[in-house]
Amino acid sequence: MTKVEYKHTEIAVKKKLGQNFLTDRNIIRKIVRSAQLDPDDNVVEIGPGFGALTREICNVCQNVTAVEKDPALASFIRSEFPSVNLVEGDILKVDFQELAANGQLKVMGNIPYSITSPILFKLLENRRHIISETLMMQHEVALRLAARPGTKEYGILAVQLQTFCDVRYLFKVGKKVFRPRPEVDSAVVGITPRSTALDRYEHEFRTFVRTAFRQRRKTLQNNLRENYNLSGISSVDLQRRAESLSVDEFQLLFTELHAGS
Ligand SMILES: C[S@@+](CC[C@H](N)C(=O)[O-])C[C@H]1O[C@@H](n2cnc3c(N)ncnc32)[C@H](O)[C@@H]1O
Repeated sequence: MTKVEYKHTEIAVKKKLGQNFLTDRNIIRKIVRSAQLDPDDNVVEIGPGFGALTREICNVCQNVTAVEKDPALASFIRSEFPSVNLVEGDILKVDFQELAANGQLKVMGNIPYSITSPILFKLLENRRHIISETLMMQHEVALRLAARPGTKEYGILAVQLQTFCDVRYLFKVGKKVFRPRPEVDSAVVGITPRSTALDRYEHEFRTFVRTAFRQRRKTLQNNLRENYNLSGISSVDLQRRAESLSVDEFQLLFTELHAGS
């Protein structure tokens, strides 16, 4: 069992909570700088751990909420950062509307890698409460999020996220700056929600994208025909594969299918 000790608190590292703690002050500062925080911002940090990012965030902002699931770390944050509003619990169960009662949020975090997708979709569903997200995640997932059409990384995650948000791959972070060291590299991603004509159809659109990619090597026609009426579709050539369509083309095709249904 790996133990990590910091400022008279020792914890047994819980792998299933994705506990890899940042140790490099320059990287920590770079992450917080990239969130472009202003003193009046309402910041929510996911998984503060021993407060590596929290400390730098608190140097800029006063309104900071941190959500930590590990009781030992929650108690550490409570005593080390009394000004932080500490929510002890699961980020996936947090009520973002409540957190945003005093204004929209800037969300930050070196997030637990095993629940990256659930966190991204929770944030997507709550995007009306969010100004921006600055998240560190597994490098490979960051590439998939920001991927462009025709690349091997481009798929469901890229189309679903990029339709409702601007997604920017910011920089890579190597394994060496964590304790304990993770098995994979990481990267920081900037996500800015924006409003689109599809906002009301988010759920249907996400289902449509999953269906279009159901079998990657098959044409759109083959993947979609069971669930959608494809007669008369003209916005996109249905002999193409989903992986070749831009995010805009996905939106056009969805809108045409939706109008005809
Ligand atoms: C990768 S560590 C980052 C810790 C710290 N922010 C750092 O950069 O050193 C992830 C943190 O998220 C916490 N965590 C894991 N699952 C969580 C969940 N569902 N809700 C809230 N926090 C969680 C872990 O206990 C851990 O503190």
